[in-house]
Amino acid sequence: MPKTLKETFAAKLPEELLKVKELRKNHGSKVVGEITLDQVYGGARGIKSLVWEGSVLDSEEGIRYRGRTIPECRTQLPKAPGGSEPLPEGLFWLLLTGEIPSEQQVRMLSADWAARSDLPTYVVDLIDRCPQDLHPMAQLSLAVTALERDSSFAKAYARGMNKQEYWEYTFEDSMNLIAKLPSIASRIYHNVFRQGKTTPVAVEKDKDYAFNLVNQLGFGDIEDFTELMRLYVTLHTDHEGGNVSAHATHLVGSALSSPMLSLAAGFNGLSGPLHGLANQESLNWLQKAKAAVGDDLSDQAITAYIRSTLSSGQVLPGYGHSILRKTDPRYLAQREFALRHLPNDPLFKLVSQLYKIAPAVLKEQGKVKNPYPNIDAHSGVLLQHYGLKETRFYTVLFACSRALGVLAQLIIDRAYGFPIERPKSYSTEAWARMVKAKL
Ligand SMILES: CC(=O)SCCNC(=O)CCNC(=O)[C@H](O)C(C)(C)COP(=O)(O)OP(=O)(O)OC[C@H]1O[C@@H](n2cnc3c(N)ncnc32)[C@H](O)[C@@H]1OP(=O)(O)O
Ligand SMILES: O=C([O-])CC(=O)C(=O)O
Repeated sequence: MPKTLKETFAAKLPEELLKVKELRKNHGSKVVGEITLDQVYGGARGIKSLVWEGSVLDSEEGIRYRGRTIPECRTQLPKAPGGSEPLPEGLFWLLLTGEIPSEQQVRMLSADWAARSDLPTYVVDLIDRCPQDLHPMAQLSLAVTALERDSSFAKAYARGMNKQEYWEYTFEDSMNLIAKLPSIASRIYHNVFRQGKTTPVAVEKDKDYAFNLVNQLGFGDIEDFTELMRLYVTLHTDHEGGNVSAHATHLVGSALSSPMLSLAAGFNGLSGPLHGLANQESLNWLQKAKAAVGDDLSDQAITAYIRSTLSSGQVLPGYGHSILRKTDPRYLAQREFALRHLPNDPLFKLVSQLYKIAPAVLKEQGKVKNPYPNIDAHSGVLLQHYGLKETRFYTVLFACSRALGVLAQLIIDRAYGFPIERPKSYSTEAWARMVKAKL
């Protein structure tokens, strides 16, 4: 029998802990950066202050997961039988351990998640009682928060566990959370968009995470949609540690709040329109643009429509980024999928035209640091193509993926014994004194 994920992580842990210990012992007092007052007032942009093992973002090249680019991951990670896109299970394994799992290990992980997928009745009841006009992300956050009741971490802490055990309970809670997300998400979907007239089918215990997500939503008969979801979930998992959902999960976890409460915090951050909700906003924007320009996708018509958005003081959703300064490789991976599977889709043609036109129009403003598209400018058109039309649901799918990245790091946080996070703040008056300014 090959090693399970938990065994693999546990086996590597002593060596990883030693690396950190040695690094800090020999170099702990070295200066790694300085900060300006503008950075303090500017959303901490560029301030190096976090440890995140799973992925590192380069502003020109984009994300690397444990040193591997997206094209490398697409080739190297195990696939479903007959599939061509990577299984998110493999990426979770890579993020947590730094190793590419074997096919057998990935199948074991799929089976483990499927086995943990049942929802407790109180969570089903809670979701069913939500008003249909409560945003699906708020419903998801409620359901994840409610799972706190079953947190093995919180129970063990209350009993008085040893610090050395933190990571094991965090691992168990994280695995349970990930496993339950497709059932939670699809229950919300059926309630809100099918008025509760349908319910999700049962999880197929011998199938993978993305298959079950698509199947429970009600689209299991569209094979290409399942392939898309394997890619989609893989691409949305992790984007180093400073983005809002990752940082929020990490911050709340640092107080030893359970993985349930920490993930809910991350999801609440993901729900903002400048972060994960941008996938919903982007598709809504495309539809408004289509209604405005009709069949006229000329450069002039699209330019005018973008200008009208910008001049009304709104952002162009799906464009720009706090760190990236090039087109997001996650956008490019989705574009490549679209070119292969839906090259003639009319909305994809609009997305492509926008890709050609928008950067120059954004540059006209003279303030946008990155005028190129990010992941959220492309995901919606793919979902629309396969019939998942309800844009208010899109960020829930993002969340079903982002959980994998932020929980992998949460397990590492507890395994490394990271302390409570508590940076220092000052008032404007105090900052002014520090830089010898008169107010
Ligand atoms: C998964 C993700 O979270 S990816 C990001 C998803 N979010 C979006 O796509 C929303 C649209 N984009 C944006 O709002 C921004 O580009 C962000 C939030 C992603 C990054 O924000 P920042 O790091 O502050 O960007 P930047 O330094 O380029 O901002 C400078 C100015 O350009 C503006 N700007 C940046 N992007 C855009 C855009 N797409 N449309 C219009 N204006 C923009 C900012 O609002 C800011 O204006 P201000 O000085 O008047 O406040
Ligand atoms: O990195 C960021 O700030 C936002 C982003 O693209 C993500 O979280 O996926």
